[in-house]
Amino acid sequence: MLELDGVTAAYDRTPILRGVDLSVDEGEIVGVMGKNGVGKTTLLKTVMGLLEPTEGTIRYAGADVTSASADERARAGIGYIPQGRDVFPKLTVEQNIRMGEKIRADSDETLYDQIYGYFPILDERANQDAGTLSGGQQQMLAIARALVSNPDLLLLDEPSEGIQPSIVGQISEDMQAINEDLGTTILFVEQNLGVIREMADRCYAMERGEIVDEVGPTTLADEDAIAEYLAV
Ligand SMILES: Nc1ncnc2c1ncn2[C@@H]1O[C@H](COP(=O)(O)OP(=O)(O)OP(=O)(O)O)[C@@H](O)[C@H]1O
Repeated sequence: MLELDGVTAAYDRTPILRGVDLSVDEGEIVGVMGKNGVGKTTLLKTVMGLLEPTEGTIRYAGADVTSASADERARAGIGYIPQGRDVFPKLTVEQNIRMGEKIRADSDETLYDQIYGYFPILDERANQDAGTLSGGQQQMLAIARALVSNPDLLLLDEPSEGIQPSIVGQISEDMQAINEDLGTTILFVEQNLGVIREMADRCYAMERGEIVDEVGPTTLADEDAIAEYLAV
């Protein structure tokens, strides 16, 4: 479904991604783990089309999208949940969610029912300003806003950041249920060991803008092995 081949990207002239090869199959949940500043956010921005690669190609759903705009990629079914969530604090929960439906025409009310099924708190607080929600609830809101555009591939940037541990586990479970029920393919980046192990079917390890390893289920089950990748 998604394939990056030798992708290099830079801010001004500072190279950040260095020849990234990565692929995600339809229906998978794939993680990219790495410490602060290795380029995880830059990777997702490049996949979304917010940063154009200086080298390499990005293929999505059988087409070369390397030069496609972020809008075009969104319409083609890529959803993006940025780090820090970016909800509109002065808009209500419902207004925030409705923002997402403008992207693709095929969202319908059944989808809303499903989304509120995952996150009933958002239904309860539909008329409350988003800025009054907790960090975990804002993360749920950002996920819900992305889901109403009915994405085929969801890009998720550090879902655990700034969220209390009890909610982190719940969000991991919700993402797995969404993947299973709605068939949404997920590519996420994280440095939280628990989230990586719980959510990912498969994982890439990133260091200084490069993919240095690919980790399958057996290694994912080994907490010490995964911790090594994230050790300071
Ligand atoms: N807009 C920007 N302009 C210039 N440099 C940037 C910009 N955004 C990020 N960088 C730099 O690019 C590098 C990679 O940053 P990136 O945010 O992709 O890493 P990350 O792995 O997501 O880290 P974190 O976990 O802290 O979000 C860092 O050195 C960062 O300082």
